Amino acid sequence: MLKFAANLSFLYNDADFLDRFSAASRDEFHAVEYLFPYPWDARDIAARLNDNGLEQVLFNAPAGDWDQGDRGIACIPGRELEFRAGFNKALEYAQALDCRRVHVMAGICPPGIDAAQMRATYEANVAWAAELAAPIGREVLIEPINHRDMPGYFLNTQTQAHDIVQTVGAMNLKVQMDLYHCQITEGDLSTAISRWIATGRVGHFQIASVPSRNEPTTGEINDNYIFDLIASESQQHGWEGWIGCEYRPKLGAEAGATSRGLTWLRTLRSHSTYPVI
Ligand SMILES: O=C(O)C(=O)[C@@H](O)CO
Ligand SMILES: [Mg+2]
Repeated sequence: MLKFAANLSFLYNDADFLDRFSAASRDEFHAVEYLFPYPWDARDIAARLNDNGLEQVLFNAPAGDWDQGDRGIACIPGRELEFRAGFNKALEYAQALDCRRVHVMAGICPPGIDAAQMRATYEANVAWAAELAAPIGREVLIEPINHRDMPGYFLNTQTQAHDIVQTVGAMNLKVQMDLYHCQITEGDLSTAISRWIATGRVGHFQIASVPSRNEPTTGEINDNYIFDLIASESQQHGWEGWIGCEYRPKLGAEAGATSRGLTWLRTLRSHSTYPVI
């Protein structure tokens, strides 16, 4: 079985954020994810989820000052208190939205700080976060991101992420495997999917075409082959997570662009030999 979630930071950009929930539901999505819920009251988001029969499956913890160039702060020495305050806020939203997964962004390497110090800071922060999240049934996710989109981002490869997950050793710390970033940085997607899903430490997938980050099946990846592979590997390893549709519709913010671009999903739903929601 494959379960797709609509990423409301990327999709339905022709609508206001709170109106994207009903748009996703009309396209028969059962779940949503997005980057940051914090500009909105959690009760208003919860109402939209509830009204539209949607599950919230993922969002990001506060990532520092985005406009000033922060892309997370978990690896940055000296910002631990800010990291903790942000993660506490994320957990409040996770509880209110009944969301199991919170993505913690690592951050951009600041000049003059050595890699070992950043790694130690990152591991200490995610270990602290995972310990806080465990008793309330939440998972902490970390995501390798490619350097073309985020130059200098601390976490780049699946191996690095899984190594950190192993070192920290918390059962609720997992990797968010974004196949768009993975293809750009590492390639060899099929081997990577089979290798990492078998570890039981992939918490979530995300997809987009490469190189343009548009709808699946519009770029260099053979997405239908990849979907079949994820379906068979998940069945074999008992993986039950979601696949986030984190792409920019090719038609941009023009009215109805997201829905019209969902041909790939409608075709998959009607033609696959396994259930797709
Ligand atoms: O950019 C991505 O890829 C993400 O998944 C975001 O959560 C991080 O910006
Ligand atoms: Mg992603």
